[in-house]
Amino acid sequence: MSQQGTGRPSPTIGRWSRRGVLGAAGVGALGAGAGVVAGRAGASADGGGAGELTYAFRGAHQAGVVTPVQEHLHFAAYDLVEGATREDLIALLQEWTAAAERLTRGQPVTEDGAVGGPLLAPPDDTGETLDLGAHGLTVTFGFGPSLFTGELGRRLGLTDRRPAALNRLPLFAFDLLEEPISDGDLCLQVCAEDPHVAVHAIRNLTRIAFGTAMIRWSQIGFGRTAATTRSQSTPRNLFGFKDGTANVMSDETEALERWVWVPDDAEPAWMAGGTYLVTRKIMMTIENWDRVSLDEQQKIMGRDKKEGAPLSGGGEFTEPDFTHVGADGEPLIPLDSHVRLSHPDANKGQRMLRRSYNFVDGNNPLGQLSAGLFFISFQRDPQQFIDIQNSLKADTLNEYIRHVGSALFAVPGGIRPGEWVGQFLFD
Ligand SMILES: C=CC1=C(C)c2cc3[nH]c(cc4nc(cc5[nH]c(cc1n2)c(C)c5CCC(=O)O)C(CCC(=O)O)=C4C)c(C)c3C=C
Ligand SMILES: [Fe+2]
Repeated sequence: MSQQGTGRPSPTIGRWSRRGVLGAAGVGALGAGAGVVAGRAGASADGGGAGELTYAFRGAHQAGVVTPVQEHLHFAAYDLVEGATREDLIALLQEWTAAAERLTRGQPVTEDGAVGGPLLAPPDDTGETLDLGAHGLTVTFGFGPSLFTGELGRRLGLTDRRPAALNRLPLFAFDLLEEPISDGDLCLQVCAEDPHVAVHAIRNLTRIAFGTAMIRWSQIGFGRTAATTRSQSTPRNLFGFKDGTANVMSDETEALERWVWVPDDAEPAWMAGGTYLVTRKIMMTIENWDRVSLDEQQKIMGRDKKEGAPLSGGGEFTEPDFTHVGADGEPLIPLDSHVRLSHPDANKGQRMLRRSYNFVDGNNPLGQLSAGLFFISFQRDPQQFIDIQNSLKADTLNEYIRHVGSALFAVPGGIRPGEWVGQFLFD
C-alpha cells in the first residue's frame, strides 16, 4: 500500500524544470521521488506499524521540510576538519547521500550492513536498529556560511558560490548565544517517529564523516511542536500551549512557493528548489512560567491555553482579530503578545514554515530542568526570520526564554536518481 502523504510538489519547480528534462513521462517516472510520498511497504509479522512508514529521499525538494512532522529529532552541525579538501567534501556528500537513502528505506548504511561483512572487520552499520524499520526517517542536508568564507571557502573553491543571503545570523536583542552550540559548516536534520532510528542515523552518518568532518554541536528533540498537514493534530510546547496552528502547511502550494522554496530563477542556480534553515536553541525557564497565572500566560501568548484560539474569539483556526478591545478599552490580544508580534500583519505579510521540537537536556545546578524549544524554521530568504525575530523584541515571552544557540544553513534542492545532495554546488 502506498499513500500520498501530502500534495506532491509541482514538478516544474526549481532546477528540475530549468534543465528541461521533465516531460510528462519524466513526471510519471518521478512520481514516487517527490520527497513527500509516504509508503507502508509490505506487512510485518505483527500486522505492520509505524516502522514501515517511509518517505522518498529523492524528489524536487529534500524531504524533511514539508514532510508531516515526525515525533523525534536528532540534529547535528558539523565542522570540516583541518586540511579537508574539496575532494574530501565531495566524497563525503556522495557517501552521505548513499547511506541516507538506504536508511530512509529502513536499510543499514551499506549492503554489508551490520552483519553481512567480513567477520574480522568492524561492521559498516552499528546495528542497533536492525529490526526496527524506517519509522518515517528523513535526512535533510544543509551548508553553513562558514563553508564558503575565509580560508576554508578558498581551500574548497567555494568563495564565489555563496548565496548572498547566506550570512551568519545577526545578534538579536536579548541573545545570550554560546559559540560552541551555534553555526557550523554542514548540518544534518534527522527526523523519525522513533528516537532510536533518529539517533542511529546521526551516529552512522557521523561515523562515515570521520576524517573529513566532526560534530560541532548536536541536539535531540522530542515531541514535535509543529504540524505541516491539517491531518496532524496541533501539538503543545513545554509552556503547555498548542504550537503550529498558523504554520505554513504542505498543501498551501502558493504559500510554499512564496515563503519557503527558493525559486527557479534565483541566484545561485544550485539553490533552486532549496530553502534556508534557521535553528535557535531557546531555553525556557519553565519553573518561572509555572508560577504565572493562567490569565497572564494566555495574554503573553495571545491565545487561550485549552483550544489555542486567539483571545479575540473563535476556534483554534479562526484568524486573530487585532482590532477587538475589551470592556477596559485594552486590545483583547495584547500589543506585546507573541501571536500579535509574530503574525504576518506585524511583519510585512511574511510567513515561515516552523518545524521545532521540545528538548530537556538534564538539569542545572539549581535543580531546574534545562528545558526549551529547539526552534527550526524554513524560509525562502533568511530575512523573513530576521524581520520576525526583530519584531519579537517587544514580546513579553522574552521574560521566560533565552536564546543560547543560533545557526543558518542553505538547504539545496532535491535530487534525481544518480545524483547526490549538493552536487550542483560543485558544477
Ligand atoms: C522568529 C520566529 C519565532 C520564534 C523564535 C518563536 C519562538 C517561540 N514561539 C512559541 C510559541 C508559539 N508561537 C506561536 C506562533 C508563532 N510563532 C512564530 C515565530 C516564532 N516563534 C510565528 C511566525 C508564529 C505564527 C504567527 C501567526 O501567523 O499567527 C504560537 C501560536 C500557535 C501557532 O500558530 O503556532 C505559540 C504557542 C514559543 C514557546 C517560543 C519560544 C520558546
Ligand atoms: Fe512562536
